[in-house]
Amino acid sequence: MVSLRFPFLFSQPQKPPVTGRSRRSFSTIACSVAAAAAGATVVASQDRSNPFLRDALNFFRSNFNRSSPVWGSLSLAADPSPVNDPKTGVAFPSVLGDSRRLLGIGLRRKCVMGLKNIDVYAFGVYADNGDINKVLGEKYGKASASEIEKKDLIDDLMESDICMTVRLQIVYGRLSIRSVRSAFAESVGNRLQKFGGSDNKELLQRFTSQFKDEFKIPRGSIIDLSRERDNVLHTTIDGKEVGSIQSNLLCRSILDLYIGDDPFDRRAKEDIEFNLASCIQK
Ligand SMILES: CCCCCCCCCCCC(=O)O
Repeated sequence: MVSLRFPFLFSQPQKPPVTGRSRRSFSTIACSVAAAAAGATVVASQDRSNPFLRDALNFFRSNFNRSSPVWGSLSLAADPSPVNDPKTGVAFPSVLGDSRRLLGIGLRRKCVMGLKNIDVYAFGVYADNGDINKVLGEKYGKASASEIEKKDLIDDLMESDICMTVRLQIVYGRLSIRSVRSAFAESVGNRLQKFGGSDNKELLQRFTSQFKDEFKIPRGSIIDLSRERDNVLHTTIDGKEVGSIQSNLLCRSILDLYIGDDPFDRRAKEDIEFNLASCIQK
C-alpha cells in the first residue's frame, strides 16, 4: 500500500470560515496532531502565511517526513477522497480518469502591475500510475524513497513517456481569455526559449491561439493540460476540447512551470518529488 504526503487538508465537511489568523492556525495544528495521535490516515496542513506554523511544520517535515511519512500521509488506494487546498478551498480529485494519481497541489500567484500578488489558480499535478511504475519502477524500484535522488527523479518524470495532467482551477474572479493567452505566452514562451532557443514563435502561437475568445474563464473554471502518449499536449477547458499539439518541447516547457528548476510553487514541487518517490512500487 502506498503512502503519500500532502501538506494540506484533505476534504472535510464544509465548516463556516474561521476568521482570525491564530484560530485558523490553532485548528490546523489541532487537526494534524489529533489525526496523528489517533494513528489514523493523517490529515496534515500548511498555513503558508503563518511563520509560527510554517516553522513548526518545517520542523516536523525535516525530522520525520523526509524519511518516513508518519503524518500527512494518505493511502490513495484506501481513500480516494478529493484533496482540498486550504488557502483557496479548491478540491482536487485524488485520481483523474482511471489511473492518473495526484502527486501534489500548489498555488499560482501573480504580481499585477508590479503592485500586488493575486491568487490566480490552484493547480494539481497528476501522473499515470502504471507509467510511473513501469518507467520509474525499473530504475528506482530497489531504492528506498530517501535514497532516491529527487532531481534525477523529476528529470526522468519530465523526459519519459509518462502520461501526466496539470489541472488548473481558476480562483481569480475576473480573468479574461485574453489574459490567459498572454500569461501563457509569457510563461510558456519563456520556457520554450530556455529549452529550444529563440525560433519557437510558431509553436507558441499555435498553443496560445487554441484559447479562443469563445471560452469564458469564470472562477471555478478548470483547464487541463495533459501530456498524452508520444508527447501530445491535449488541452481542455471545463472538459471541452481546446486542441492537441504534438511537441516534446511544448510538453516539457509546460511541465517545467510546475516541476522544473524554477517552479511557480516551490513547496508544491517538493511535495510532488516526495510523493513520487514514495509511490514507486517496490
Ligand atoms: C491577471 C493575471 C492573469 C493570469 C492568468 C493566468 C491564466 C493561466 C496561465 C497559465 C500559465 C501561467 O501560470 O503563467
